[in-house]
Amino acid sequence: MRTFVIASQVNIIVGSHVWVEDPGLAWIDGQVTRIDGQDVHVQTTNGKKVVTNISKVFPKDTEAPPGGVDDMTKLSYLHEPGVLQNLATRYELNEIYTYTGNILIAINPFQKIPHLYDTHMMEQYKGAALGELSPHVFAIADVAYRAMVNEGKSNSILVSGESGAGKTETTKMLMRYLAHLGGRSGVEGRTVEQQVLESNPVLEAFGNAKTVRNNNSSRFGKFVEIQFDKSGRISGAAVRTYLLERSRVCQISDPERNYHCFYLLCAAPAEEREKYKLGSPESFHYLNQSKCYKLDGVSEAEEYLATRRAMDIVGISEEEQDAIFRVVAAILHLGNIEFAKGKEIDSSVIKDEKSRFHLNTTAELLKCDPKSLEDALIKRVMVTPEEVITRTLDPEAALGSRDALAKTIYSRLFDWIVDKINISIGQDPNSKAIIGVLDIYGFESFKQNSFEQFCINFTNEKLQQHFNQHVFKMEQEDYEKEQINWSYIEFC
Ligand SMILES: Nc1ncnc2c1ncn2[C@@H]1O[C@H](COP(=O)(O)OP(=O)(O)OP(=O)(O)O)[C@@H](O)[C@H]1O
Repeated sequence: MRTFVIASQVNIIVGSHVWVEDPGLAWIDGQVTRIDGQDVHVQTTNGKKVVTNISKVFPKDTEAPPGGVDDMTKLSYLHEPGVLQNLATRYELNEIYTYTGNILIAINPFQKIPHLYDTHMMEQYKGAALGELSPHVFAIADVAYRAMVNEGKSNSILVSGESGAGKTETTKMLMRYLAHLGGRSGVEGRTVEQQVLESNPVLEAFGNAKTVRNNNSSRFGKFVEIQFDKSGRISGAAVRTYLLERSRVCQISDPERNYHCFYLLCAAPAEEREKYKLGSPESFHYLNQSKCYKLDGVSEAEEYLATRRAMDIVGISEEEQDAIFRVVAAILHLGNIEFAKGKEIDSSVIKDEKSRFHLNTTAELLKCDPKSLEDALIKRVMVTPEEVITRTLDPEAALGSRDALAKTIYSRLFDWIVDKINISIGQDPNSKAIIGVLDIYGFESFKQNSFEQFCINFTNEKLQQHFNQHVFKMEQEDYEKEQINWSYIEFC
């Protein structure tokens, strides 16, 4: 049975323990000292006197357990300060997970808690009913897995939260647990689950970047579909990705970075850097728009080798890896091509010898004709039903087509890598059921937001709607069907 507890109307009187809003701390507790009509006077525990409207004063549960409750539905008052207080209390005790019914709330610990995710822990959660043990991401994966095995039902786990909240880390833990449950022992070669887990470092190298909030922010959405056979063993998997942030390839602002792969390649062993004619990241326009080149505690040179190893594991051949990095290097060189005004009006030429070098290198790496590449950058071809018109571009427009080309090449490279991973992991056309894990980029709002940011935020809002639909609206429909007396909540 599902229960819902709502903040019941409680009389606020002189002496009541309450929560009031605080500009610095969000909420602060205190005691009511006086009530003048709608105005409530509160003496806060941090020594302030606050006068506020009665509608902004919330009762505090003075009998709440000191360590908080592991399921928010056990709270006496389910209002914002009550929920936050409970999460904060638990967080102080390193309890980063809390349930709200069958939803799991995870608070980012920003530190490694290895014992929380070891094999011993996985074994404990195996087959345990939800709520029997402490809240944990493994428990959620276990429920999904049991439902699939017992009822043959496919399930999806939705991981949402704002940027830096810990979605990607949570997704990895979910997958690791599912691999633990459905993995095969004694299978020769690389198993599906190993390949799915190993595809993470590859996807992260090409689809993650440092942002203001997160040193390893996913700049794409991801839906991992793990397929199972009739005995509950993993039989295949597919990774579907959505809307890679393309603008980052050409434009970054301090203290953010471009996609990790560019910096990794600039730290590759000397002979590889020579092969791709690469220098330090500072020498490339697509990287030097921000002064941030390094990440704390990360060795780019080691990460480069780790990415190569991960590529081996997911089945990307040596030759293909070379092709991938040739394209990455080509994009860096492409970004260094500059244009000057040409003789004719609204036309441009390659600016100088340096730009000519980068043009030739780009062409060499992409294995295309340098003259064709040059034409593609400084001219625009328009095809009309009657004729084909070629028009020259001024330097500004040429820069625009250079950047557009870089973005297109990069996003196609990313899609190609994802396809490659999927082919290599292999899908099971006869799979009995799947468990999907959705990890999308989090909500973010800057002073200036691009169209891509709009799409990201729109996706988050749509998911929030989906969540509301399932958690509240459908619940209310049940209440109505069962004719339970219930005050309706309106959603916009
Ligand atoms: N359970 C956890 N244990 C330890 N560290 C964590 C955990 N969850 C998150 N972190 C830390 O927080 C950082 C950000 O988390 P993560 O990349 O998962 O965020 P995200 O919600 O996916 O963000 P974005 O939407 O920007 O991709 C991680 O790099 C890691 O250092």
